[in-house]
Amino acid sequence: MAKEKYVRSKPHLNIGTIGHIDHGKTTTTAAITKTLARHGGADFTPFDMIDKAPEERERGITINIAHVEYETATRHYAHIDCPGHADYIKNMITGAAQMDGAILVVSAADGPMPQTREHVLLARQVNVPALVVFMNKCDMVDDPELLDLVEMEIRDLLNKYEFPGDDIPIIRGSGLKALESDEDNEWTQAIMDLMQACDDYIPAPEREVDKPFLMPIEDVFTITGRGTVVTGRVEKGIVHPGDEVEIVGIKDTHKTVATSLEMFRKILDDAEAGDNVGILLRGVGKDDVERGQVLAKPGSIKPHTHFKGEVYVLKKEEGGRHTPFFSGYKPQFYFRTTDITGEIKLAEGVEMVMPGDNSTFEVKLIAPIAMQEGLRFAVREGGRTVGAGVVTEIIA
Ligand SMILES: Nc1nc2c(ncn2[C@@H]2O[C@H](COP(=O)(O)OP(=O)(O)OP(=O)(O)O)[C@@H](O)[C@H]2O)c(=O)[nH]1
Ligand SMILES: [Mg+2]
Repeated sequence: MAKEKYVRSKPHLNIGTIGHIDHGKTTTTAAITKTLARHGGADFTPFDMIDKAPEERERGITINIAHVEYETATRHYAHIDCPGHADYIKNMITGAAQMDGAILVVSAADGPMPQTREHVLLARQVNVPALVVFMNKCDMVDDPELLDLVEMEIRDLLNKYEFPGDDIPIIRGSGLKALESDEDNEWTQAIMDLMQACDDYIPAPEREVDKPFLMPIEDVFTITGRGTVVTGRVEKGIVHPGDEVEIVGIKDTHKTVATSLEMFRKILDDAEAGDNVGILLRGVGKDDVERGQVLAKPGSIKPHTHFKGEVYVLKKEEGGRHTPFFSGYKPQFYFRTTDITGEIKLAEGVEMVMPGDNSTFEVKLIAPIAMQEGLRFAVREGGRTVGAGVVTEIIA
């Protein structure tokens, strides 16, 4: 059967829910889809279809990032529900790196907690352009003064990490109450207000459609009888069916053709910066391509192993290291969608880097990554994020 075409009628934004474990990100996500379903712009996605892995259902926590989509009157949103648990921060970084804006969910009953802080810091580091706050679980707090106090704490935290804490909209509500509602009421109104705040406050991103096409590869699938499909979010440029593309990074650069493009199971005439798409590649086997590589316009980006980076090293309280590190330290570097081991060489005269420091140093990766100046990365060790940085100079 012929597939339906995706109609590009409204600006498309990637947003998502971030914040501390159990503060209600998944509940709020489900409540948004349920509320907007009544207002014409979504299919209701129940809670257990977002946290759908058996381990997630058993433990009652989010592990994998989940995508849902919905529309307001003016925009089309793809929404990523991030995990709050500290062990899954890597999944949170992958999610946040794709966001044009994020909804920070903070439980009014608890106030900002360690992963609230860590997620705000990471949102800053991976350049999430704008945050909107949903103060959740207001059904549990009767004292309005307490709500004001929590709101002040949130604004302080935002300011501390260089978000405009005094201007950011903070919407008070309850994801759970809205999710339990089948008709409009004060709780569903709070969800509508939250979406209005997203529409008004999260700027429509400047789409880098005029730049050469680039898409970080997130996943690889085989479709029997058709071939290999790679998925990801187009970071820059436009690709059309039939365009030549290169697979760059990790392995030798490999030229192929983007045979067809899909978004949300609909065929696209083109895919442009900001779109989450699947691309069918000509004559490429499932093992020829992997997560961590990029798909790019031929010749537009090169793989590199040696660079200089500016790095913020997380403090102990931010989940970082407890001790300094020295030249020769070999953590993992998380670029776009994957970890690569690299060795650090500190700048001349710098003996060590302490948790909480900003530092510029050289890195030599064990495998090449498609790279240009300005590319962001996380520094990781034993599955934990210990730093966040940006490539400032390519050496080789
Ligand atoms: N009373 C009340 N409970 C809520 C509200 N929102 C969520 N909860 C409850 O809080 C618990 C955690 O909710 P989740 O939505 O799973 O929280 P989360 O932030 O997605 O958690 P992780 O993804 O594991 O970080 C669940 O038991 C929810 O029912 C709310 O507005 N009010
Ligand atoms: Mg969750």
